[in-house]
Amino acid sequence: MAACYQKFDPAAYLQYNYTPPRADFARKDSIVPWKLACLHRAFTEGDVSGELLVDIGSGPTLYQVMSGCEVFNKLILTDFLEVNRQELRCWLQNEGGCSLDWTPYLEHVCKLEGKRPSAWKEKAGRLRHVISDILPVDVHCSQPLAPETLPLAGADCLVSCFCLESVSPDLPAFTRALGHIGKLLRPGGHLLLIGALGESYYFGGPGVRIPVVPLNEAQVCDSLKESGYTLIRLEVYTLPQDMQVGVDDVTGVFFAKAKKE
Ligand SMILES: Nc1ncnc2c1ncn2[C@@H]1O[C@@H](CSCCNC[C@@H]2Cc3ccc([N+](=O)[O-])cc3CN2)[C@@H](O)[C@H]1O
Repeated sequence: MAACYQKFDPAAYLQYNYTPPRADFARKDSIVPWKLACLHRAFTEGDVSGELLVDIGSGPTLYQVMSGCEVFNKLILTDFLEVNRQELRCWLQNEGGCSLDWTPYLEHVCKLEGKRPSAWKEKAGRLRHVISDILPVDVHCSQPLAPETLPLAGADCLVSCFCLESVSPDLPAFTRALGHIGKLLRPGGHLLLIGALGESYYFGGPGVRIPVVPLNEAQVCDSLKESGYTLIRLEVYTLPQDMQVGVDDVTGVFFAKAKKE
C-alpha cells in the first residue's frame, strides 16, 4: 500500500475534496458541513473530555480538529507522508503559501459554536496554540506512533478521518488497524471515526489512483466491536449525484462515535 502513496499530491487532494461542491458552506447537503456538524456535536455533547486529542492520519487537512481544539489543551496531528506533515506545518507557521485557505471552515465552525464568523481568528489562534506535535504514523504497525509519544495512560480521544479504509487492502487489515490505534487510547476514551462507504479507489493526485477497501455500515460496526469499542452513534451521509466529482467512487460517508471498553 505504501508504494501508491509516493505520488500523493496534497494540493490536488485538497482541491478534489475540500473545495465546492464537496465543501460548499452555502449548501445544506454539502459533505463538509455535514462532517463539521457531526464533529461539533460529538465534541460538545458533554461526554468527551480530557487533556490529549490525537488525530490519526490527518492528511493535509485541519477541519477534523476545529471543534476538538476547544475541548482539549493538547493536540497531536499525525500522517504517514512528509508532504502532508509539511502542509500542516505550513498552516501552523502561519507564513502563507499553504495549499488551502481554511478560513471558511473556521468561520463555519464558529457559527456552529454560536460565535460570530469573525471569531475565526481567535479559533485559528486556539488551534495553533494546542497543536503540540505533527508526527509520523503507520496504522499497520502494532505501535502506530513512536513509543514515547503518548503518556502511559494513552490519549483521551482519537479522531481519524478517511484514513483506515484508504490504507487497508482488505477488511481484516482495516479491523487490525482499528485495533492498533485503539491501543493509543485510554480505556473509556472516545474514538471519532469518519470514513468512506462503498469506495474502491480514489485519486490522490492527477493519475494517482489509490485502492480503498469498500466498506458498508454493518462492516464498520462489526469492526469497531471486534477491535474493542462500544458504538455510541453511527451517522451516514449519502452522496447526491453532483457530489460525485470523478475523484473517487465513494457512495456514502459514515461518522462513528465510539468508546474504548
Ligand atoms: N500506513 C499508513 N498509516 C497511516 N496513514 C497512512 C498510511 N498510509 C497512508 N496514510 C495516509 O492516509 C491518507 C489519508 S487521505 C485518504 C483519503 N481517503 C479517500 C478520499 C477522502 C475523501 C474525502 C472527502 C470525501 N467526500 O465525500 O467529501 C470523500 C473521500 C473519499 N476519498 C494520506 O494522508 C496518507 O498519508
